[in-house]
Amino acid sequence: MTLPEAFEQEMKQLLGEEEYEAYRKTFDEAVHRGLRVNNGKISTEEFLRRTDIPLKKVPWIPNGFYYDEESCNPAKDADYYAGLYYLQEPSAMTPASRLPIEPDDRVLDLCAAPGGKATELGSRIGEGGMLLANDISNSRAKALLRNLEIQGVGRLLVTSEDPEKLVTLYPAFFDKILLDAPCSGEGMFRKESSMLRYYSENGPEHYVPIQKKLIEQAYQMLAEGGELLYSTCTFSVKENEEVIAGLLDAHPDMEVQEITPGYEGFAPGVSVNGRDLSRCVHIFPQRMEGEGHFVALLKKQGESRKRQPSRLLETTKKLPKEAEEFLAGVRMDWKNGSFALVKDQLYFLPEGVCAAKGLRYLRTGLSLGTVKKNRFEPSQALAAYLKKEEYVSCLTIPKGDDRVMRYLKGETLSFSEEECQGKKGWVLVCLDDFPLGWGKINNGTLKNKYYAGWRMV
Ligand SMILES: C[S@@+](CC[C@H](N)C(=O)[O-])C[C@H]1O[C@@H](n2cnc3c(N)ncnc32)[C@H](O)[C@@H]1O
Repeated sequence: MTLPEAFEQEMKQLLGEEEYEAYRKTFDEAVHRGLRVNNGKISTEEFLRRTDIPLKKVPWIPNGFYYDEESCNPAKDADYYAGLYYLQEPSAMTPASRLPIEPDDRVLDLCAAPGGKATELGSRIGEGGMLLANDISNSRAKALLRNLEIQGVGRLLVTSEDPEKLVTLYPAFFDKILLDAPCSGEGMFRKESSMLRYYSENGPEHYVPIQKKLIEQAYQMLAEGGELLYSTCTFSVKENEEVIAGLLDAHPDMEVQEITPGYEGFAPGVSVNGRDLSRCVHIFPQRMEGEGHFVALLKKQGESRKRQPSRLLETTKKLPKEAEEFLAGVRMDWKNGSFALVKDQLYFLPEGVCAAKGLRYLRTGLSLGTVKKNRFEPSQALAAYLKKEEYVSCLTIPKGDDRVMRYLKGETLSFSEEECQGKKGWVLVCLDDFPLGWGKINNGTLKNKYYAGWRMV
């Protein structure tokens, strides 16, 4: 593979001739495919006990594993549909894993689509916290939403906004921000050679002004005492250390933090204009088994204090009567939050999820379902969010039973009397202990309500 000359020159300068040769040799090796266990739904240990996918540990990511794409296809495994894991290139697991999250943190993922990092952040949002996942591209934000909902993230807002708008509504608001910036993608060259074509059109020079603007916007939204993690999947010093140095020059109240826990393969960032940036981390494929990333963690000085957006979305404590009966069967504390009805879509905003008024939302909280004339249809997102014991009526299909795949394909299924135990009406269909979606059971026949847009093809 021929690499762009300017890129080669910059890499030789960054690595030295000898290490550059080692980097170049990695193009003859297989790319690294990764799977990250969703600890929001299952512990890593329990997942390892139930899966038959051959896995090897990613040494610097507690819930990260390599798989061999020649011997298995994890995207076709029912556990994937149950949201038990996310498929992600191993070095891309690093940013979210190194952003520390406290139980009531308000977390922003500013450039979040398709959600590789947001899904991990979402799995760690505690009671009292919230995740706002944004992407400027509406089509990409839809993929982001789907991934977050499959993984069962509920304390959630999803927007598709220009960050400028978010800055006006959420100044100094977030305790933690992930800025996984758009970049020239040099770390993707091994994995996707098509990146080389984009690179020749839009190299580092194209991205630097965008990154500088985004990091300034992220700074404006970061609360005092808050932490900002900047990452890219590129090696360029211009797009990485120089962006960080620019932020530090403009804002003396920001300081670079150590990335913890460290890892022997992490390469320290280089100095820029005499500024030591060795706490930043480069991931290079010749040093560790990952495609390539850059990570910098920054902290804003000052005492943390919680602010409210000046205008909040209107919500109500009162449920539409059509939804009352169904939601009475859901074991959730509905008093600890409020409801938003957007057209016919009903959402639950748990206490602590602050939805500012005036944004282009794809989700305002946990989607509960559709309020129809005299009836209520629960959402797929609610099924994915719930734990099995949180709904009164469940039908369990064990892993390996052919009805699992048939359910995921949208087929009508039959269940024995013993399996049904007199159940009638709405049931939460579970793969062992893990909800997959809804169905309506009557006389042993399950009308499949698995969301058509998520079906297995
Ligand atoms: C590197 S990708 C993000 C990948 C994502 N964090 C993940 O882990 O799946 C960068 C994203 O930034 C978005 N983007 C580009 N310019 C943006 C802007 N000005 N504001 C917000 N998002 C932007 C792109 O649409 C793209 O989805």
